[in-house]
Amino acid sequence: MAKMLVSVRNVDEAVLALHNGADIIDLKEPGQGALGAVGAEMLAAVQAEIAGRRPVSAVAGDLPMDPAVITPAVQARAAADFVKIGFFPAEREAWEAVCADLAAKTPGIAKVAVFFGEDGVDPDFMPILHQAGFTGAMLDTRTKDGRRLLDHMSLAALRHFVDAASAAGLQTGLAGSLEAPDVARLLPLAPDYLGFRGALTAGERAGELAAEKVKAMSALFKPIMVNEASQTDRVFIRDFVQNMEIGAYGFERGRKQQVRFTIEADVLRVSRQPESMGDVYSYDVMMDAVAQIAERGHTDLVETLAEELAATILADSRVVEVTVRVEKLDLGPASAGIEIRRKCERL
Ligand SMILES: O=C[C@H](O)COP(=O)(O)O
Repeated sequence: MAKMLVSVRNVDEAVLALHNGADIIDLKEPGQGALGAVGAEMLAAVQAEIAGRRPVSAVAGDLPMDPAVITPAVQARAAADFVKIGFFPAEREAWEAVCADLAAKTPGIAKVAVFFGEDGVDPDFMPILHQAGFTGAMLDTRTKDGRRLLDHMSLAALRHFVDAASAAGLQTGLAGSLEAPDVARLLPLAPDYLGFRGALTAGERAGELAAEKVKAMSALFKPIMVNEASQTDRVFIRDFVQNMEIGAYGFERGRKQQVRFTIEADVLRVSRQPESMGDVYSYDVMMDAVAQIAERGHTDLVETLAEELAATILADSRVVEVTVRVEKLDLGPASAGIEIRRKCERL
């Protein structure tokens, strides 16, 4: 189960985060950029107060990719359970020099590399991080201009990052102006944690952390309790048209054609007074499933797409039955396709 990382700027916020569901306390100064650092004294004070009840991370700062700058900043934060180091735009050689220096001079400090959605991330760099002694890699945003991580990178690209980092033996995290509806979309990628700041404050990202917002976000990470005898509601997306590579004929290869998707899911009702994202099944998850299938490349059969989509939707324990219709629109005088209905096997 993914954990919730909450960025805090001082002892009071650390305590608030602890008592309202944070799994990881992440120390930074949000008024000083994406990875604005706080001093070693504040880190010591937060560690003393949290007293091992949660891991405490600290950021090294918004720093140039220079080992002579980054290594001392990491060493100064050795009291953290892990130190987050931003990999800001630079030549690959500079990144590798930072890794080599940290490997040589900070062997006892757990380190997490932070990449940024604005720049994308090279999954081939993950094994290099692991060799250099990093324990984790995460994606965040660096501009904090209101755009969310998913505005910069597709779910398929995020999945690729999570899979590559996990395969390299790294813990994975995703962050970047995430909001409550993002949680249901990102949890299926199986990151080790999701990180938040802006969505948990009363106003601006640099404003004060709000207890009720931390608590509400943390509720989205808990398994949803539904009574299997409860009634179902129908959640749907209709007529979602995607350009994609599809078809078993030779002439259908190497080109895209329009495919129309309709998905209707019967979902066990969590509440008759839905108030938060935790009370609902998100139709975003359906649209994401279609978009990811379209992005991965050629598929011969609409039947394959329909079965895969049905299985993806039924993977959520609240879904008891799903109907998936897949139609090719560019074949000629008619649309052609398939509609399947699948039930959850545990019922
Ligand atoms: O490490 C996580 C970040 O502090 C997330 O901040 P944000 O949600 O404001 O982008």
